[in-house]
Amino acid sequence: MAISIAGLTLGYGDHIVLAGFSLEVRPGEAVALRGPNGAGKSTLLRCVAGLHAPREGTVTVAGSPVDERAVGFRRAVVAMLDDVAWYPSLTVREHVDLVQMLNRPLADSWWDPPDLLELLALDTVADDSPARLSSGQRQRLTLAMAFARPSRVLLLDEPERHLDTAGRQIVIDLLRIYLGRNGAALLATHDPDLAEACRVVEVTASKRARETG
Ligand SMILES: Nc1ncnc2c1ncn2[C@@H]1O[C@H](COP(=O)(O)OP(=O)(O)OP(=O)(O)O)[C@@H](O)[C@H]1O
Repeated sequence: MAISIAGLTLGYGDHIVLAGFSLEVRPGEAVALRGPNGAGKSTLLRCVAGLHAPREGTVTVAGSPVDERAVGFRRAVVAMLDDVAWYPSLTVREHVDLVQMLNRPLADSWWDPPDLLELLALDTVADDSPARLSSGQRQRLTLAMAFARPSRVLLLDEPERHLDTAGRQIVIDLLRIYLGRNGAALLATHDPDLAEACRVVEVTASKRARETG
């Protein structure tokens, strides 16, 4: 199993956000967490990424307990959760190149940075600084960096943020290719088309989760 979550309870202070949540995600599968604002989707993703400690329950990712400090965990998992910090002296192209340089060796079939830049329509701004990009272009760059890194598990929090219709379709296309490479994805989304490309799990404000198929 790529992700196994069993009996998970999450909260902040005396506020319990999720209680007794369980979920399994297989390699080659994408699960979309869907639910209203404040239901706990981001908190759940942060927990699976090792950034939020559970009150109760277990989470294993790629066969090992979640440990953000472990090299094996960081190599297996790519998390696109919060806003990314940019290197002011590097161009768009250099950001994507850097991600790949730091994550060698790469499988032959993995994306090349120029292909990713073209797919995400960033080739025309490849020599610009991220500071000069629009918010949608910056989101595309964040996606390029997430997919440039070889991984077995992808965690995405609202990857559709700031994207136009074409950009949202590109997320679906990239995700399909990633699943075809036996990657697994867990994502939070408010985009119906993206959710349709995934198995949907409802995260309800009543603090219980229910699978809808
Ligand atoms: N750092 C924090 N400290 C305290 N409470 C928090 C914190 N982050 C989130 N919460 C609370 O936890 C609950 C779940 O928030 P979370 O961000 O996980 O929801 P979400 O489902 O991702 O919402 P959205 O669809 O708006 O992104 C909310 O009630 C929120 O107020």
